[in-house]
Amino acid sequence: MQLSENFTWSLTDVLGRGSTGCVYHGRHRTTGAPSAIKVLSVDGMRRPPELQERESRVLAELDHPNIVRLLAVEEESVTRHRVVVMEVCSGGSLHSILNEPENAYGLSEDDFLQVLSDVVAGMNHLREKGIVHRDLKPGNIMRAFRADGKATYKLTDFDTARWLEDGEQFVSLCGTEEYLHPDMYARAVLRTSQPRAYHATVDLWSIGVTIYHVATGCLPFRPHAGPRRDQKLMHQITTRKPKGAISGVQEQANEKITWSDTLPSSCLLSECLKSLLVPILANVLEADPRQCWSFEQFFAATKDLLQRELLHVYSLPQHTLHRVYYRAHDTWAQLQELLSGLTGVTPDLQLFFNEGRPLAAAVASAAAAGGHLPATTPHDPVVLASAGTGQAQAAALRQIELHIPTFSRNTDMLQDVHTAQDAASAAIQIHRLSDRVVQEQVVARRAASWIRSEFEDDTRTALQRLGEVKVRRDAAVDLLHKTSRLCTLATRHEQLASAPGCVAEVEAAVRSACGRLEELEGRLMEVDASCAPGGDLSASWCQSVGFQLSDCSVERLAVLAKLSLDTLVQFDRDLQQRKMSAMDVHMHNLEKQKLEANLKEALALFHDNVNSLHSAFEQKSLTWQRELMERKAEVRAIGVDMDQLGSQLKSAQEQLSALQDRCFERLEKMATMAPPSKHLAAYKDVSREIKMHKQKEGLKESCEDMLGEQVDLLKRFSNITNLTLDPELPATA
Ligand SMILES: Nc1ncnc2c1ncn2[C@@H]1O[C@H](COP(=O)(O)OP(=O)(O)OP(=O)(O)O)[C@@H](O)[C@H]1O
Repeated sequence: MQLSENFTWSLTDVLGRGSTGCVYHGRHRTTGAPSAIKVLSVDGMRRPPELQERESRVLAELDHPNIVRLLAVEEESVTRHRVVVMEVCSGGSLHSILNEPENAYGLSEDDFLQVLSDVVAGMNHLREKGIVHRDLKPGNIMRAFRADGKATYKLTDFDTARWLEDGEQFVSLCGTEEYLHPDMYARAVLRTSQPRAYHATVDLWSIGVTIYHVATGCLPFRPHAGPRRDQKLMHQITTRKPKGAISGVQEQANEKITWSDTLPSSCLLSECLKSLLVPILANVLEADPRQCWSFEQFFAATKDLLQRELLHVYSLPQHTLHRVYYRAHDTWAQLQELLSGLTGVTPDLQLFFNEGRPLAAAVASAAAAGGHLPATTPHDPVVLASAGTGQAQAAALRQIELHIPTFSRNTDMLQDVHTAQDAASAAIQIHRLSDRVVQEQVVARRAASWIRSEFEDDTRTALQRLGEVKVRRDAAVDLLHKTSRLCTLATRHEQLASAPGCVAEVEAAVRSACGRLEELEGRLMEVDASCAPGGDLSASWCQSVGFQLSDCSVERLAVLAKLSLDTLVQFDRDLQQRKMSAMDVHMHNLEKQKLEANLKEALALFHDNVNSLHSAFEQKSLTWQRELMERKAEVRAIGVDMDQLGSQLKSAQEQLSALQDRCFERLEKMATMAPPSKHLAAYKDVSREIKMHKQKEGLKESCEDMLGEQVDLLKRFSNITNLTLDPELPATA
């Protein structure tokens, strides 16, 4: 047991080793509180005292949740060597986290954002204190756990940190070569002769490489032989990088470098986050200090990214779940543009659904302005459908970019550990992708039922409208019939010179409207039938196509991933063993064959089952969506036609009413003329009926004003205008 004034630690309880010392897990002697005790190695102690003390001097200046806290600087009781006591970060370094097989393709989006946010906050604090770290890398970012169990990342290892005034430069060389700014790399690694001064922004290069590494699980600049084996090429890659490129990889020995200005498809980050991250990376991975962003620009861009609101949106045409990061003050139109870029569905065609109901644009826009769109999760996203009826977009088949290891027949323990690591990473990634595909299909099924029920609502509304127009049609036909009788009656009076008007024209219009309405009704009934169970547009296919509950491929993939991890653990153990018996080696080789077989099975399951089932689902879904949207457009068009017919019929009714009025005027005139005594009683009747009709018309008009287009009332009303005139009334006086 080692002791200092207040702390105690065991030399066997190592948290980590570095080039200058070893860090042990310690405890406070009276409270028992855990701590990390950094004890300098012999090499560390050979450094000038000023350098040895630098870390604790820098740490003493800093006080931030994302920077490892200095607890004390004490002396070891026997050797009197200085020890630096810090808060302990029990979650290991980011370097060790990235080495875990599940993180071989980078961290998950939530973890990545946590790292980014914490590292940026820590760097910001350093900047405020005028400190440049000079050795930023995943190995110097530690994970601690808060009381609520959440991870916090903290910057550590301030051995090489120093104070730097704004604009000041330094000449000393420090840092870790893969993360080193190209200028420092040239001098520190390639030992180029001309001395140079460096600006504090070299930290930005290192943080750019670190962010890329955390996002993808690999370094951005990679000669085929590896960064440490081909240092000349490594330097060429970083200095010859085209503007905007964020990675340069030599895929094959002696071959050209493949530049990329995007993050690889294998990385676990969403497309939206990638699109926000790429410009940041492109601007900090810039060797020329005149082109590189300043700290302020970096902090502004990362702040903008980290402060965004998150909306989970499931794009049904793409069968993809998107994480959409929007600014709280973005307008709905801006959000729609953002979604258009991500999904290819232009704003005019975007249809949104939330919790089974259409997300009315007005509600959405009001909510977006206030920054409070509905709360969403990956399991409960807002659904985006496309109203487009054109050729559906190509199915977004899962691209699977994996590093599949080659299994050698030789027994090389170290090589086998690497192979097992790659195999386990690939198996985990296959399972993760498959699981995501299955989860997304669950959302797709739900989304399909939502858009179908909205379509049913549209159809129901159209049927209701049809009913209303039919009532109007019946009223118009009835009115036509009566008006035509009335006209016949009124024109029989020879003493009256002119006819009251021509009913034939209106009759033609009413008849044509009736024909058209019949046709629309037929079409609407056809659409309605297609929604019924068994119809073209029923969503029953959703349950029969794609994954079924009984399908256990994903569960099997989880088992295969777990078995691959077990093999890796076993191979790690084998590697630790100094000497293995022939039987041990035999078992090791059997395990390797099993690992190879497991990976083969996982790949076959993914391609032949998961992907093919999902492709079938996507294809069917795309065709169904297109048909549904075509029918939806048809229902909309029928609705417009019905509105037109409604107005046509209304205007016919008005014309007929006017005609009736004129007829009655004539009849009234006729009634005031001296009638022959034998028909006097009949004339009186006509006269009375005319009065009654006029009263009824007046009443009808005021009710129409009051009730507007209430067609059913109109119909009732038209019934009471049933004027009973004697058709046999004499034509002459
Ligand atoms: N506060 C801490 N809590 C837990 N582990 C720690 C802590 N600080 C350091 N470590 C572990 O100890 C290792 C070495 O620490 P540190 O990086 O400070 O040493 P170093 O000699 O300066 O390393 P380098 O070679 O990177 O310069 C770290 O990689 C980490 O795994």
